[in-house]
Amino acid sequence: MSVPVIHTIAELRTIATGWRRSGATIAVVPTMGALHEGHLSLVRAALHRADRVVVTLFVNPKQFNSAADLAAYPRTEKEDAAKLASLGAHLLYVPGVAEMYPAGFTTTVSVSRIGEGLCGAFRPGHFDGVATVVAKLFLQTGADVAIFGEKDFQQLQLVRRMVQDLDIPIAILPCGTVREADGLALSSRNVRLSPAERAVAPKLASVLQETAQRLAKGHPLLPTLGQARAAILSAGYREIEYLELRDEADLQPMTRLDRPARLLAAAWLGDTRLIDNVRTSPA
Ligand SMILES: Nc1ncnc2c1ncn2[C@@H]1O[C@H](COP(=O)(O)OP(=O)(O)OP(=O)(O)O)[C@@H](O)[C@H]1O
Ligand SMILES: CC(C)(CO)[C@@H](O)C(=O)[O-]
Ligand code: BAL
Repeated sequence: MSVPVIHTIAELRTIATGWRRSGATIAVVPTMGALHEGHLSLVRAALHRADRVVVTLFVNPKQFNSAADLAAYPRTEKEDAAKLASLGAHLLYVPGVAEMYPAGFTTTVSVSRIGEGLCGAFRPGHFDGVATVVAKLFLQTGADVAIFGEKDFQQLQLVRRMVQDLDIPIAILPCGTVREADGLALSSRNVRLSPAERAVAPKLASVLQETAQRLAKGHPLLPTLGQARAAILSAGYREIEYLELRDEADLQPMTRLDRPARLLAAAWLGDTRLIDNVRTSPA
């Protein structure tokens, strides 16, 4: 079995319209390719939730704030298509940059507040790029449901806000973070880690998990976050961009754990930037 691969909005519309006329529901799984088990878990959830599943593969230049990061982004379309075919996905949509952003394109979708701190503070323009392309993918596919991973938690909440604010008729289905056996969150960028860095990498997840448990037991926020930072750095991470406790729903900063929250972090291991987050709430 193979999965049909299409490159244009016109082809996508023709196929999606046919599905809709036959009464089928449609799910979309937006990705930037280099598919791993995390992505595949989203596709499986999509197959459970809808009759037809479109996976999109677009390495979106508007969300990269570093040219080097964009150039180094892994591209494995053939392998991606084979993985999707084996799962039974119905369509792989791979638009080119000129299809998504033709000459004269000037519109930006910008979600304030939720997109401003955390990754938004360290990757200027990133979430405008994400919101703009995700809005386009929703409108192009006309999907009933879209699946997003909790690994990119700020992105998930930003997309939910955008859909609500713009009255886009699509349900957003979150999926839990898929991890390696040692706890490292699967990410396309993990392939950039050297063997020595790969050995250190799971420390970010284990410290987040331990810190979430300590906060839930009532340990004070600031000293506990200070200890977590020290543990991540002493394990071998080079720099911590942020390590913060945020309200789970609106991602606003918290000074103590008095409601459901997320502990979120971004840190550099050598030249690779990793993100992760865990849920926590008062005991
Ligand atoms: N480990 C994971 N578990 C669950 N979902 C994931 C995981 N990794 C990525 N996803 C989800 O897959 C979708 C596409 O993400 P993307 O293509 O950026 O993959 P990625 O592995 O996060 O790559 P990156 O290196 O850019 O972080 C997003 O909804 C993202 O949250
Ligand atoms: C949602 C997304 C596909 C938009 O380009 C991207 O940010 C990603 O892969 O998480
Ligand atoms: N996983 C979010 C996409 C990005 O890092 O640009």
